[in-house]
Amino acid sequence: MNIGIPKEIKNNENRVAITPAGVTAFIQAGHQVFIEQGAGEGSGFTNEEYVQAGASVVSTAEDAWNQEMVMKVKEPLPEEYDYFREGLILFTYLHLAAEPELTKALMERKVIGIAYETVQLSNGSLPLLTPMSEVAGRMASQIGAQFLEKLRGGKGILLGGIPGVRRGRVTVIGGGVVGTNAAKIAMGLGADVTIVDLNARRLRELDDIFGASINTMMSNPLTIAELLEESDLVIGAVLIPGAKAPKLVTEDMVKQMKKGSVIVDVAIDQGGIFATTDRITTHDDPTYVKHDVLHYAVANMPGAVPRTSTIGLTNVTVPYALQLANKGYVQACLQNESLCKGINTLDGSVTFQAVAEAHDLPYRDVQSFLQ
Ligand SMILES: NC(=O)C1=CN([C@@H]2O[C@H](COP(=O)(O)OP(=O)(O)OC[C@H]3O[C@@H](n4cnc5c(N)ncnc54)[C@H](O)[C@@H]3O)[C@@H](O)[C@H]2O)C=CC1
Ligand SMILES: CC(=O)C(=O)O
Repeated sequence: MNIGIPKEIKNNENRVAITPAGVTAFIQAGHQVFIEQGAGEGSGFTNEEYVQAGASVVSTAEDAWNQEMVMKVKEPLPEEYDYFREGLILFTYLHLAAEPELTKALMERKVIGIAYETVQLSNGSLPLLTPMSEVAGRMASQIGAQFLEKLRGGKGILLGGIPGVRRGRVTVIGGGVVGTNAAKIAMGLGADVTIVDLNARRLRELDDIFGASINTMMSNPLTIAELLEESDLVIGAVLIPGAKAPKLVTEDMVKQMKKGSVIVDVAIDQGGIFATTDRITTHDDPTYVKHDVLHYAVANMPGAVPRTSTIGLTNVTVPYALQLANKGYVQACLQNESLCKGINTLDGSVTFQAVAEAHDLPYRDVQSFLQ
């Protein structure tokens, strides 16, 4: 199969969908890789390294998009929709529940849209989301700590405090991969950390992992409102796989937060969990202030640490992409139920229920196409 790798065009998105090591794996399996020139630069991989690994470096995005399967990192932007065509296999993050226009474009052009974030193992985990959630979770606390500094617009709190001065308070809403990693770093900085989750079993696991170093609370509106009033930094880390994020924090709750507090809504890629994170920000201009609270809502946080993120991402995506290339998407998905769950659009239909519900579109079971 011919695989195309376009350069990412989202603001400050420096990741790339393949490393030279990944290219070698495809070449050894008898495939060809066409990578847009400069696509790896932001992650520290040169055109020469890709050529040495066996890839062909192509000069335009169109040449990369013109292949049978396109691997990307971020969801395509409107200027990329013109490359869509019937039968194209697109393997990337899609976040369609928060992307009505992209959903429509994939349906209209009958693209086989396979979303990294909905590939799901039988234990419910999301293997192609996990490494980026690890990155974004760790970054969320670092970023929150920075924006709490007075010069960055925050209330002037050092998260770890000092002897004789109270530590900063961090509330993490959602105790999955992002939440756990955010808590680890916040705890390491010396903050007073509370994780809120709806799943009692997950709260027990977190208690086993962190012991008395953190607090765990069951998620409900009253608890969230009480915690927010006292929090310096609040991190949004909830996910219902494939679905639009639930708005768990109301505008009134944000109004009760103290001036200069910071919100980092990592779940913004699925629409965000704060009523006040009604827009996505970029690495160039990452924050805005609403009700005197700083909001950070960047949907491609790992793009800021591209070397770590590209290697972490491709470690997990390439084995699945190889299955698609070796067997074709029909056989690969019939033989691998986890991969099958990644198919969000096929032959003009939405084949992921939560995406269909988010946009009030008809849903078709993917199996009805494959068998
Ligand atoms: N902005 C960015 O650059 C990035 C964003 N993300 C996003 O971060 C979000 C979280 O991802 P993960 O941690 O990997 O998901 P996860 O599935 O590991 O964790 C989600 C957690 O939310 C909990 N949850 C569900 N409903 C809840 C509720 N009502 N109250 C409290 N907790 C609730 C679940 O029990 C689960 O523990 C996703 O939207 C993901 O796409 C991930 C990486 C990068
Ligand atoms: C998960 C995601 O959207 C990202 O890593 O950018």
